[in-house]
Amino acid sequence: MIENGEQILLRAEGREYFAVAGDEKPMHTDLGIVDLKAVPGREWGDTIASHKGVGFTVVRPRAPDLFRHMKRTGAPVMPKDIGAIIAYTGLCPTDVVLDAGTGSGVLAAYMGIIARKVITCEASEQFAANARKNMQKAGLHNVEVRHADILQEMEKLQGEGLVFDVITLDLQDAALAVPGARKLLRTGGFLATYSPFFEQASAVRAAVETEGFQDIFTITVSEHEMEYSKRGTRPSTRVGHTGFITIARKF
Ligand SMILES: C[S@@+](CC[C@H](N)C(=O)[O-])C[C@H]1O[C@@H](n2cnc3c(N)ncnc32)[C@H](O)[C@@H]1O
Repeated sequence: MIENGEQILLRAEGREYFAVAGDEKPMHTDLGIVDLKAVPGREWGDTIASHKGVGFTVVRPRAPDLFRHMKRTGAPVMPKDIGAIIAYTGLCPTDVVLDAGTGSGVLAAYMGIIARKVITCEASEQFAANARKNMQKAGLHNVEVRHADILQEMEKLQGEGLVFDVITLDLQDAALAVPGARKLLRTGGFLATYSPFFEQASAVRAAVETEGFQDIFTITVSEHEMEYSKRGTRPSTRVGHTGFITIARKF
């Protein structure tokens, strides 16, 4: 049953809208006005009619919905790379995660859906505020967005005696944060970095080796969507490079 205050995704005629069940304000769409107060108490998958009689299917938002609907402030980590980070770090529901930079918070949100707690740091106040709104929209109360430079924040976190199971870094100077990551990781914990360029990935490689991390590997993940057309079927010819992921483990 859908509870009052839960995040919902409404879909009708190829369009979709994020909303909150029980919101006093009705949702205005070009397919009609939807009374959100009528949603609590209904079942997931039920259809609710707008005042024009268009039926909206109500579903629980999932991570790919967040990827499409979160307000972007920059390039997010793509789902194929997020998948690799989750798989190779073994992210799980007991984990406490440190992430930087937050950007729009896409990676942080995917991890927040799985992990117990995510602290994510963003140097730009404006981007941090946007990411906070995105987490609110996603209903992710376990993702704490801090407006902070990760290098300074890492020192503070050490002072607070915090330890993390997984640390993810997606920022230009990720290599500089590697020594701090080593101090904050639990033994057996994983560091995952995402670098769009060879040079950044090489700097990270050198840093994780210097810091004594083990089980180090760097990958790029290729994804080729099939294109179906009258002429034939083939992998998409769009160039697919996103970034290099380096995984390293603390022992
Ligand atoms: C590519 S974006 C991150 C995208 C994010 N991982 C996502 O999936 O939405 C990189 C972000 O790192 C932030 N950043 C750069 N240096 C930083 C630092 N020292 N501490 C915290 N954030 C930093 C930038 O402001 C930028 O928003």
